[in-house]
Formats: sequence, structure tokens, C-alpha cells
Amino acid sequence: MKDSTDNLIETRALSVTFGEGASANRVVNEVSFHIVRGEAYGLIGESGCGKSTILQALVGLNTAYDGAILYDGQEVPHRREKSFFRKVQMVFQDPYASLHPRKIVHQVLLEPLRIHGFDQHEERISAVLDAVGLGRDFRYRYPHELSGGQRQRVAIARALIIEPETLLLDEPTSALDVSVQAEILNLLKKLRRERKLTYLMVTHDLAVVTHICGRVGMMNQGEIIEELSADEIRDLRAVKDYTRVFLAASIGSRASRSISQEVLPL
Ligand SMILES: Nc1ncnc2c1ncn2[C@@H]1O[C@H](COP(=O)(O)OP(=O)(O)OP(=O)(O)O)[C@@H](O)[C@H]1O
Repeated sequence: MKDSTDNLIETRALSVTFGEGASANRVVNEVSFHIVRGEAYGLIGESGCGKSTILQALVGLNTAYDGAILYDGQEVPHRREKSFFRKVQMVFQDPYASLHPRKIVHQVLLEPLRIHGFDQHEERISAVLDAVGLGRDFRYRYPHELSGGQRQRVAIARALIIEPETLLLDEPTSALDVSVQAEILNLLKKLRRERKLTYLMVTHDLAVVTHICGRVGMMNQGEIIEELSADEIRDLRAVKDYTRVFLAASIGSRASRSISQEVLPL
């Protein structure tokens, strides 16, 4: 039965354990959070705290989780059905690894259209290439003929071509040069606004999360220890000591970098 809230994504006591017996390692520990339709929610935390593991469980790449995952008010089966991916798509960290090296962009974009039974292939491919800021001629290129930023634009186009309502973004800019990161972040922001998308973004980068997300979950050792708004993060207004130290250290380590200056307001 569908519940009455406006939550698009919700986890209830989500836990993920790797290994068994004495070597069992519970890396996500009874995490409960929700994302309202149209929201951009971020998960931050230090390396190894379990951020990507949550995303993998949400998208169904890891089916061995405990607890419940709800989408649009209904619990999803551990093995996701095709209809789930019609609504929820993922963009991975590494655009070099996520595109098939022997497929031209046209083939990359055609595949999801065929899988999900869309028509008007040519028009949709041209439109999505325009939407991500690549010319239509890019359809004839192989991944090795593209820059990192262009590859990530293709990966975003592949996710968007079937018009999903949610994007799960796993460090979508961390493999890119700083100047290119800003371009991709601004593109993601524009696309969300134009298409009324819901985002869940995992990152360890505060400038990235505050640029894209309105609400952020701070993770530590497999748990969300507190939620903050982007403004609270910028002003270092955290409740938990751990969060304050994380924020201060992250902002300190950014001092010599400049992405926040390059992420221009739209
Ligand atoms: N397939 C796996 N088998 C065993 N352990 C795993 C597996 N995947 C992840 N882990 C462990 O789970 C923990 C959480 O990993 P996860 O990738 O979710 O962290 P993260 O917060 O996303 O870190 P990062 O920012 O470095 O990607 C880590 O200790 C990791 O070594």
C-alpha cells in the first residue's frame, strides 16, 4: 500500500554487512532517511563511511541489505524491476569506466531507449545531446575521442534520455579537472531545475554538495549522525562535534583549491 507522505525515496533501518561470521563488517548501520520529490539531497562523510554502499543498495546493485527501501511510498523488491530504472537512473564517478569503449555515443544512447521501449530514437538522441551541451555530431564519436568532461556529459545524457524522475549521483565530478567540475555541476543544476528532477548525491566535497544540494546527511561509520541545510554547512553550524571537525577540516583543506570560485551561480 502506498503511504501518504510526499517522500520519493525513503530508507527504513537500512543495513549492509560485508562478509560473514567473524569477518562480518557492517558498513551501513540502520540508516533511515528520506528525500522529498524534487529535492536535492547530499550524503557526505569521510572515505569508507558507507556513502557509496547506500547508493548501491538504493539502485539495486547490492541486493543483500536489511531494512526497507521505499520509492514513491512503496517498498521496492530487493531485485529491482525494469520499471524502477525507468524512474531512477545513476551517474557514476568515473566516466572513463562507465562508457563501453567500443560503442559510439549513438549506440550508448540508443540502448536505454530500446530497453525501455521508447520511439523517435533520432529525435531523442539529438535532443538529449543538446540538453547536455554536446553538439549532435558527438553521436559518432567513441569514448576515447572525448575529454573527461565530455564523457561525463554523455553519461548524464544516457541517464536522462529515458526521462527519469530521479538521478543518483556517485561523486559525479571527482574524477574530473577542477575547471571541468564546475561546468558539470552547473549542468546538473540546470538540468534539475528544467526537468524538476530529484537528486541524491554522494560526495566528500563540501563545495560540491552545497552547490547542488539543499539538505545534507552527515555520515560517520555507517550512520547518518545529523542532517544539515547547505547554509548550515557554509556557516559551520553543526550540532555534533564530529560534524564540526569534519566541516572545519574540509573547508581548511579546500583553501588552496578554487572550485567554489569557479562554480558560478546560474
Ligand atoms: N564489496 C565489498 N566487500 C567488502 N567490503 C566492502 C565492499 N564494498 C565496500 N566495502 C567496505 O565498506 C566500507 C564503506 O565503503 P563505501 O565505498 O560505501 O565508502 P564511501 O563512504 O563511499 O567511501 P569513498 O568516499 O572512499 O568512496 C569500506 O570500509 C569499504 O572497504
